[in-house]
Amino acid sequence: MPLVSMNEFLPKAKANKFAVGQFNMNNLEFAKAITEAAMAEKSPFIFGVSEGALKYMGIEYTVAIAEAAAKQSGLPIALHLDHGSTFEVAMKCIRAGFSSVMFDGSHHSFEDNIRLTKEVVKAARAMGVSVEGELGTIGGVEDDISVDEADAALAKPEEAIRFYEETGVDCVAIAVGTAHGMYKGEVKIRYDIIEEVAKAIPVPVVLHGGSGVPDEAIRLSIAAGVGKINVNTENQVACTEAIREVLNKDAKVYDPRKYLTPAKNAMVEVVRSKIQLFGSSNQA
Ligand SMILES: O=C(O)C[C@@H](O)[C@H](O)C(=O)COP(=O)(O)O
Ligand SMILES: [Zn+2]
Repeated sequence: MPLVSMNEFLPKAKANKFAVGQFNMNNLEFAKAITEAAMAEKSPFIFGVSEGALKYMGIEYTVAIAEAAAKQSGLPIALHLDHGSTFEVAMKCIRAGFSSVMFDGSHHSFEDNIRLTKEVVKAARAMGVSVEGELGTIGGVEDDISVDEADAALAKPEEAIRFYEETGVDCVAIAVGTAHGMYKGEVKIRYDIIEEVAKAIPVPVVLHGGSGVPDEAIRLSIAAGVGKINVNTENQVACTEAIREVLNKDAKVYDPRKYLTPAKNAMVEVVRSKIQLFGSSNQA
C-alpha cells in the first residue's frame, strides 16, 4: 500500500471515538518498532517527522523508510511533517513524497496564522495531502526548542473554531494543558476546551505532548473529541534506557545490533500499549 493522507483514517476516528497515534520517527529503529507494533495491532498510524529529525535522517532516507514500511505492512500509514515552520519546508516535504504536513503557525499572530495556514492548505489539498494546523502555545521541549510551561497559552475555543472555518485544515492541534517532553508535575488537561471545539467542527482535535499523560486522562481526552495523539518522548526514553542497560551490563559490547535490538523491542512495547489505549487496534 502507498503512503496515505490522514483523511484515510481521521474521519473514521472522529466518528467512532478513537484516536490514531502519531509516533515520531527519529531513525530506522523507531520506524521498524512503530511498524511492527502497528502490524501486531492492525492499526493505522502516522509517522511524525520534525524538521530536526529530517535534518538528522535526510529527506530521501525518511521517505524511503516510510514507503518501505507502508509496502511491507499493508497498513494505512501517513508520513507527516511535524511542526513545520514555513510554507517552503511543507512544500519540500510534499515534493519529496510526504502524504501529510503540519503547519505550525502558533508562534505568529492569530490572523497571520490563519493566512499562512490557508496557503499551505490550498497547495497541499491540490496534491491530496492532509494538513494539521496549531493554535495556542504548547509548553515543554519541542525538537530542541524549549517553551517554559509558564509561557504556554491555552487555545481559546472561539478562535479554534474560527481557525478551522477559515483554514479548512484536516485536524487542529490546540494547547489544552499538555506539554512536550517529560512532565515535571501533574498534567491538567482542559477537557472542556477540547469538547467545545470538537463539537463545533467536523475534524478531530490533536493532542500534542502525549508522553507521560495518565491513561485515564487520555481516555477522557478521546471521549471529549481528540482523534490524533502525538508520542515521541516515551519512545526516546524506552530506547535509551534499553541501550544503557545493555552497555552497563557489558562494557565490551561493540556490535550495534546487540543494543539496538533491545531498544527496538522496548519501543514496540510502548507503541503497542499506546495503540491499545487510543482504541485504534483493528481499525486498519
Ligand atoms: O519534539 C518532537 O520532535 C516531536 C513532538 O513535538 C511531537 O509533536 C509531540 O507532540 C510529542 O510529544 P511528547 O512525546 O510528549 O514529547
Ligand atoms: Zn508536538
